[in-house]
Amino acid sequence: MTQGEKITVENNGKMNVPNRPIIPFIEGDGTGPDIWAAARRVIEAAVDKAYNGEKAIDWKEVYAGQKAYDKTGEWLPDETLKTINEYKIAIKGPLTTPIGGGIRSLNVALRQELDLFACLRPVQYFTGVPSPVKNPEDVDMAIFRENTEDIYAGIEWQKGSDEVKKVIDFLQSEMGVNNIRFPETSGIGVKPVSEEGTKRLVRSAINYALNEGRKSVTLVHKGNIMKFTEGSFKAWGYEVAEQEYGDKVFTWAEYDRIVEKDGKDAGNKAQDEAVAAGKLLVKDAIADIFLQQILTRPKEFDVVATMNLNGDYISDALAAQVGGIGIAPGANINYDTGHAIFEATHGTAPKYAGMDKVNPSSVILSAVEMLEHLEWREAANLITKAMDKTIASKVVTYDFARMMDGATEVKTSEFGDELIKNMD
Ligand SMILES: NC(=O)C1=CN([C@@H]2O[C@H](COP(=O)(O)OP(=O)(O)OC[C@H]3O[C@@H](n4cnc5c(N)ncnc54)[C@H](OP(=O)(O)O)[C@@H]3O)[C@@H](O)[C@H]2O)C=CC1
Ligand SMILES: O=C(O)CCC(=O)C(=O)O
Ligand SMILES: [Mg+2]
Repeated sequence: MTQGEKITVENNGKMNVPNRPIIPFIEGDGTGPDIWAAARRVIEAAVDKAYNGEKAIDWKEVYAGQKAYDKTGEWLPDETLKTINEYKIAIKGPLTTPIGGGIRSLNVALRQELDLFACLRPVQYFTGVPSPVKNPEDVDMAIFRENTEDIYAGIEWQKGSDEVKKVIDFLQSEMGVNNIRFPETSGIGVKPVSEEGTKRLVRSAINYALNEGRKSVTLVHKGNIMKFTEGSFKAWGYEVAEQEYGDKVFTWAEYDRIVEKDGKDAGNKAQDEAVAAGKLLVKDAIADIFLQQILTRPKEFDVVATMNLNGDYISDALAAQVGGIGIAPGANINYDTGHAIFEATHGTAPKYAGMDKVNPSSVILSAVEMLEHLEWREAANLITKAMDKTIASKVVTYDFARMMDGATEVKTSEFGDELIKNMD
């Protein structure tokens, strides 16, 4: 077989994928090495089988997290960022972030440094997966989470620090702020949400919805309370929908204008006609009621576009509905440059590290997203079908086994073996 080669992206966005692309990977902390070892074997088997050995991935390990620190004294070496930037597509295991102090999230840093502005987390039900809800098959959503701003920008100052005193003094003396309840003992965080950041995220969500034949995009926000961040997210979301997609979409902003002018019946009629004509419905929901309605009326939601923190909460909540965080894939994508890092939604699950125990499905399904992104659909389909077959045979890891009658519990590595056996 030939030497590995770089994936390239042309100016028009077209991706050129050689038969042996070099793909950097980060093994990850905690359970990362366990799930990555299984995932790597499954991906290699699927690619080999799908293309009779004519295609293969040339893996290139790059370091981040504890392994990077042990080798280089840095948590996220420049070399890692440079390599992913150069090779365009990467896949990673989870990385640990300490709570309340210590280094800031390396996962977030990778997204910000490489400007991977959209975190796409599809949430789908696999038949047979144990779920806490009655009709898990009603959940079929794709979350687009803004990945570079919001409270995750990490602009915050600790209680008692000189910096926080300066910020509080500035807010009180120059900005007329008089409602910091306990100024002497407050930490302060800043939440930047921009028009550019919102519009590129919502644009990606609408493009995805139109390409995939989805019915709606819901903008999820807490704009009643945070008016100029989350409220503006909603306004900019509707703006980009109406200004750039014209009559391909019908928005609730349009609905509101019709209702104001001609009454509710006219608004409902316009929406019904738009939906019947196959237009994409762009609507919105306030985050708290949204979290209730995805449980009570999941069929009403399809593509979801939201800010960083909301997207984090919504990802784990929706994952629970289709069987849990063990089967929740994701991708961090810059749709303008083609750069992407694929990773599971879950974290390092440290209590299970090194036990060959946890479910590798999230990272394996993230790899399915990666293979689809490369347009290696045959290999992606082999994995998805093997996943269906393996779950149907009730051979599963501990997380599913504890909720499933008659299951055979297997280790992480054995679940990988089973997937490979079931590829046909
Ligand atoms: N993108 C990333 O790299 C992410 C990193 N993190 C980081 O991970 C660390 C741990 O975070 P934590 O909040 O405990 O969240 P985790 O997602 O790591 O784990 C929480 C629980 O989820 C379940 N779980 C997680 N992964 C799996 C899996 N592969 N298979 C089956 N069950 C799984 C386990 O549940 P149970 O105990 O019920 O068996 C586990 O105890 C933190 O440092 C956090 O910052 C967190 C999220 C994302
Ligand atoms: O970076 C982290 O440690 C947590 C990130 C996270 O929870 C997520 O991206 O879903
Ligand atoms: Mg999370």
